[in-house]
Amino acid sequence: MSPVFEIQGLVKGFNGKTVLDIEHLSIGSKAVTAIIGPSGAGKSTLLSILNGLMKADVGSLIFEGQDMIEGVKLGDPLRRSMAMVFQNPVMFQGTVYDNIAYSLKIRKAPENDIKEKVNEILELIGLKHIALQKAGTISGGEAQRIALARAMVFRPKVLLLDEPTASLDPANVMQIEKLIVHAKKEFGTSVILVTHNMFQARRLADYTVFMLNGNIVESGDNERIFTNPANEKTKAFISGEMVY
Ligand SMILES: Nc1ncnc2c1ncn2[C@@H]1O[C@H](COP(=O)(O)OP(=O)(O)OP(=O)(O)O)[C@@H](O)[C@H]1O
Repeated sequence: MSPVFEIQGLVKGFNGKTVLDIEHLSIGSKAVTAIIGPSGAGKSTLLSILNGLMKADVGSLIFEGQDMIEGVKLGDPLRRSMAMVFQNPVMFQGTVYDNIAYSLKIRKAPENDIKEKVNEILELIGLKHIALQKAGTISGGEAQRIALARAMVFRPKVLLLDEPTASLDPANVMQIEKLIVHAKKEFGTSVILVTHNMFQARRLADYTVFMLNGNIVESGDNERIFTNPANEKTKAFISGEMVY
């Protein structure tokens, strides 16, 4: 696997308490990587560091040959090539169409390109019929799909998803999963998915990373992690037997 991210000796603490301590981690390019682990394991903190939203205390994080820990600013093209979707996405003002078009507008895409790509993705998420509805009036499931569409429409190199289907009904979950597969297959996006849903991780991921107490316990090929984990703790966690 050729890595999209390469992490070495990465440590992050809050108020003197270490919450992330990763010796080494490679994340596969143009693949879906699931990050699993109990609450508080450090999964969201890791996503925020990958995205450059948060800075690690020490360590290196190589993305596209550049160290992201040192000196990658907000408007940097490297950060602009990534997108992140949170559990409860915020809709911007304007219509559903405006919300999705926003990502392309700030990247100065030509108007006809914006139209074509937004309409294509609206079709894909099954929300073409509400394109002109005010984004503030839509349901939670629709908002989550729109947030993912907004993140995907500019064909990011990296898509970071923090529990994108938590609290959604099965039909919406299916739609979101379809989009994730589309991003990987059609856009060649590297997707990093934090999920508490083991079935989802198993269905979608090519690679899985199991985190516990800020450490990587085990990572590797999805099939192997789920059928033949090397570590007892991984086994206990994925089978629901871990007490923590
Ligand atoms: N801004 C912050 N200030 C202080 N502590 C924080 C901060 N952000 C995270 N933490 C702590 O870091 C640890 C890891 O949190 P994180 O949100 O990364 O875990 P997680 O694995 O994503 O959990 P969950 O599955 O519940 O979302 C937790 O103990 C949390 O309380």
